[in-house]
Amino acid sequence: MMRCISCGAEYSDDEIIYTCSKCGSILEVICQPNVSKDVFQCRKSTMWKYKEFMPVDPAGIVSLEEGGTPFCKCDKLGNELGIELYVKVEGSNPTGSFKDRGMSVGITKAMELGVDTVGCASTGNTSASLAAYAARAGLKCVVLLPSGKVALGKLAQAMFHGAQVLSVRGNFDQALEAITSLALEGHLYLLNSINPYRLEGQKSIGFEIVDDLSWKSPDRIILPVGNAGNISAIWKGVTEFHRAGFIDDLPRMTGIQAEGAAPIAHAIWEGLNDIEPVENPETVATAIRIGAPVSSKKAIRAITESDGLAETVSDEEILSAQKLLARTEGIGVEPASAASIAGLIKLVNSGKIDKGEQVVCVVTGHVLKDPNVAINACEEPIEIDPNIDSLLKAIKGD
Ligand SMILES: Cc1ncc(COP(=O)(O)O)c(C=O)c1O
Ligand SMILES: N[C@@H](CCOP(=O)(O)O)C(=O)O
Repeated sequence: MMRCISCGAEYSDDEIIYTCSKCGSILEVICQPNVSKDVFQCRKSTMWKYKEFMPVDPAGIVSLEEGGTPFCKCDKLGNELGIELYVKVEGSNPTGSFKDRGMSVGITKAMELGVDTVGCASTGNTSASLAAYAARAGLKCVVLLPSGKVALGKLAQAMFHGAQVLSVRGNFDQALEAITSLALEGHLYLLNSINPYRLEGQKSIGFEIVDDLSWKSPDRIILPVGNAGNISAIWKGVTEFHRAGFIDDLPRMTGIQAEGAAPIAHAIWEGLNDIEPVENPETVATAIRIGAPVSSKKAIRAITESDGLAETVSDEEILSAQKLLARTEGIGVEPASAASIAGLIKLVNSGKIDKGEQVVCVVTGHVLKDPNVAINACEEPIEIDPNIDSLLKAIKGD
């Protein structure tokens, strides 16, 4: 069953509906099975380990074995900041971002509903993931991308997996509005995160974090926020496990936005229940270049209910955190993902995060998603002749 998060109106699982037909607000899937956590033992480490909590028939799942991503303790960075730091590496998913978790459930639901075409608007990762999962399921896929603002790796993936890629003269928010109208007319099944089934897959990040910590909640989970689905999904995941009695405490949800695209951070700072959209969002972290996040209400609720925080970071802080994580801990992430590390550093330095806290930063996408940013951040390779003199001269720097 789906339920409106504002007026509580209920909708059946076989309806194709994205927002409440009574009040226009967004929907969530209700899913609270009565199982013991012992059932998860000895299962393969993918997100389907928690299949009882997924609102689709496990017999028909469309999967590329998403989830079960690395959970790296980062002592060098953690000690420097005076905290216990773990990084959840979502770039290790099949197409290199957390979206795969959502798409596995979303495409499985599409198959259950019997649709033949799926679609999305995307800043890149959603399209890469949808294209791959649609290919696996044999569905037609249409993706709308903001022209000139999608990182090369993501564009290559969407095209290579065979989606119909349309380049929109406009930003992500405008592209999403356009494809939503098409979906509402029944031309395709929309698989952006306004579709509540997408978030059911992504909530497994929350499941894995507490499982990784031997059934304990960390003090805090920090992640980048764009369209705001992921922070809402992770909060849904940890609260479901809390309600099931699997964990005693809940984490403080902490969302980080880029300075030029930060409607949720501003709403939190001003104590509002919803956002004032940003007309022309801008940031080097193109994945979170979003001015009107569709899940803003859920995200604000997650941050306030959990006594969490919102913070903004500049493009300079994002790029410097991206390099720091790559060079101190060996974890390569795309710029948007580094916003969580940049935000962590800013919040520790301003005293808003206490020394000694146990913090999990979710890094959402792989460094190779945006090769141009990575290459531009480095010196060009030195060209040498293939002999030892030339080699020695180069490595000794004379
Ligand atoms: C790499 C990456 N990080 C973070 C985000 C933000 O996630 P959300 O839109 O769920 O807030 C996105 C996409 O939105 C993304 O592609
Ligand atoms: N960063 C996202 C933006 C769309 O988010 P979604 O979660 O609503 O699909 C992307 O990769 O396109």
